[in-house]
Amino acid sequence: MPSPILESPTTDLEAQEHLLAVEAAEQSDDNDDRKKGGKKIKFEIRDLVRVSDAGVPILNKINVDIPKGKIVGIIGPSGSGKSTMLRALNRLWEPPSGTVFLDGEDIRQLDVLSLRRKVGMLFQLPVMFEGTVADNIRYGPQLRGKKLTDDEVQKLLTLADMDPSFFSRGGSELSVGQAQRVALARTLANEPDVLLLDEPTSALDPISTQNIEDCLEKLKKTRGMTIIIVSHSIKQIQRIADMVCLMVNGELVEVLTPDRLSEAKHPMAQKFLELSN
Ligand SMILES: Nc1ncnc2c1ncn2[C@@H]1O[C@H](COP(=O)(O)OP(=O)(O)OP(=O)(O)O)[C@@H](O)[C@H]1O
Repeated sequence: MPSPILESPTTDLEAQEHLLAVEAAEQSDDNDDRKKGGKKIKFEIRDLVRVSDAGVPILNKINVDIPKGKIVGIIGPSGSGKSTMLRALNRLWEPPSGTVFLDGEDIRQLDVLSLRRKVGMLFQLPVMFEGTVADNIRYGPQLRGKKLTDDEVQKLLTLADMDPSFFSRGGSELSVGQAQRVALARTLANEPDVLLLDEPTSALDPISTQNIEDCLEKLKKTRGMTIIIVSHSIKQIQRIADMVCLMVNGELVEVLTPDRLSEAKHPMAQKFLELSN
């Protein structure tokens, strides 16, 4: 019988439960960091390809280095492959061997549970598990036999920009914006090195959006976290990203800094940027 952990989750709820089913793993060793031009590289993506079961190309030879401790935005028209690329990075689908390296190691060689603890993920719509906010935050560590203290839970809430008084509130009583921050605290409870975010603020009002953006910047600055965010909002990417990957039709057509987005050369990319502004 195949291991349940390697089956592809089909819904965001399954995926979120999947990602939280983690084991204790070694913290990454700074000495293992890849360096290029003096910059530390977290992920190396090499000729990453995905073809659908019907033979339609979804990703076409993606090549990019994701720097450590930076916020990287992925933007592009609908259906261009942004989520597919993101989901390869913690094996929500299995990229071919030799195409995705984390700290220099092929992620196909890593234990999938350890990988998903190191590379946490937040989805567009948060799903709260049964119980209180504290139960939700304790969920991941508890699976590895670790019970977070009340103090640790409250610190995680604060880190996610939530008032610690939410501790005992029912998960189902939260607004979407509050639930998204609890989902973030729940992901952070696993002490990831990398955060993957798939349109995490598209269902949120501007204030909740700002709370999440502030929190991401804080995680980058205080913890050196590597953050990769798919967003439809070019303005959001310009506010928070250090580097922007622009995708069109399954191809990574430009890698730019946010202030140079207008220099994109691909005609479809130019049209997308023009219409999005
Ligand atoms: N498992 C799959 N099987 C077949 N086709 C798929 C699969 N996953 C994605 N696709 C197709 O691959 C293309 C890219 O999808 P993806 O969700 O990565 O795009 P996206 O850029 O994130 O889009 P959006 O901005 O609308 O979320 C789409 O045409 C989609 O229908």
